[in-house]
Amino acid sequence: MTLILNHVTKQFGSHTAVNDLSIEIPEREMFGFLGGNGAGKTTTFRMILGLIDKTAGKITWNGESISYNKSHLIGYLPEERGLYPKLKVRDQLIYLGKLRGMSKVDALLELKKWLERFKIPEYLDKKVEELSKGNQQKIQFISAVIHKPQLLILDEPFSGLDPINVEMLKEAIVDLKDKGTSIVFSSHQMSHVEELCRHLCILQKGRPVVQGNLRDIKQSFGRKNLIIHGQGSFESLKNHPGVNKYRPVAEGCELQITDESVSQEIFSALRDFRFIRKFELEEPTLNDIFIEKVGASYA
Ligand SMILES: Nc1ncnc2c1ncn2[C@@H]1O[C@H](COP(=O)(O)OP(=O)(O)OP(=O)(O)O)[C@@H](O)[C@H]1O
Repeated sequence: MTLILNHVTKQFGSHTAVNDLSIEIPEREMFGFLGGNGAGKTTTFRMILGLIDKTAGKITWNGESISYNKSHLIGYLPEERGLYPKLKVRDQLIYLGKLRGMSKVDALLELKKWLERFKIPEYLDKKVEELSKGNQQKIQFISAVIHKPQLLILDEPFSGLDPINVEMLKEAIVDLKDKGTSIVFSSHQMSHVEELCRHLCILQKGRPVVQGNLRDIKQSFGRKNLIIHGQGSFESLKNHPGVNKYRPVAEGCELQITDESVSQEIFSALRDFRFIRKFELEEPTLNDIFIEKVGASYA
């Protein structure tokens, strides 16, 4: 059940929103889709779902094209949330469940389970407009998963949620993945992708600039972060060969260095005359990689 995008392009008039994108999203995986504003993430999701036509390329799920008659296999949480404010949660979700082939009884049972899980069972007979934004978001999420889809596409699922609800939603998503759902999600929060995904793609102006396994991406990035906490000023390290970036912090400094050997030299330079509490070499964060690869286009 692999989702494959093969040389996919989308043009709106003369503007190319997605440009020759090829990705393979493995089965039962959580795949992170990243990119700055306007990079082409939502456009890609809409093409995967068949909501808009591709200009070129091919998209297959389990070897076949995705079409409306497969909507019971797919769940979608759109970026612009689309619930009917005047309808009660119960009526709305039963309606959506039935649209995807569920019986009324099954849809209600499933809805009640999710409301319990999200700790909002009292909202079953409330109108959507009576709910807070975060709780509306949870209802929208339930509408994407109520029919137990095999493929789940989540556009910015964590936006607008407080930290407790972010954790609650993360747990739910991980559970779905463990039960066999393939999940693709976009986020502007690198830490969420770092925590949840093994594979990812970063889009820039419709083109993939980074793609593959997160571990491999971090290793191949080369640069490392060096965290030093201790007494005194570390200002002189700014000009040390191999130091790309220097950032003072309350306890010391954080450096971005070109490779591991630089940390050895810095260690030797520091050990004779300073009290060092922490000296730690870290992999680059996804945030570092994103800023390096995508940031240049903002300059
Ligand atoms: N229906 C449309 N008509 C014309 N241009 C469009 C249309 N939809 C999207 N675009 C353009 O395509 C590009 C990609 O937009 P898209 O919404 O896919 O980006 P995104 O990565 O989801 O951005 P964001 O993170 O801001 O939500 C943008 O330049 C946008 O203006």
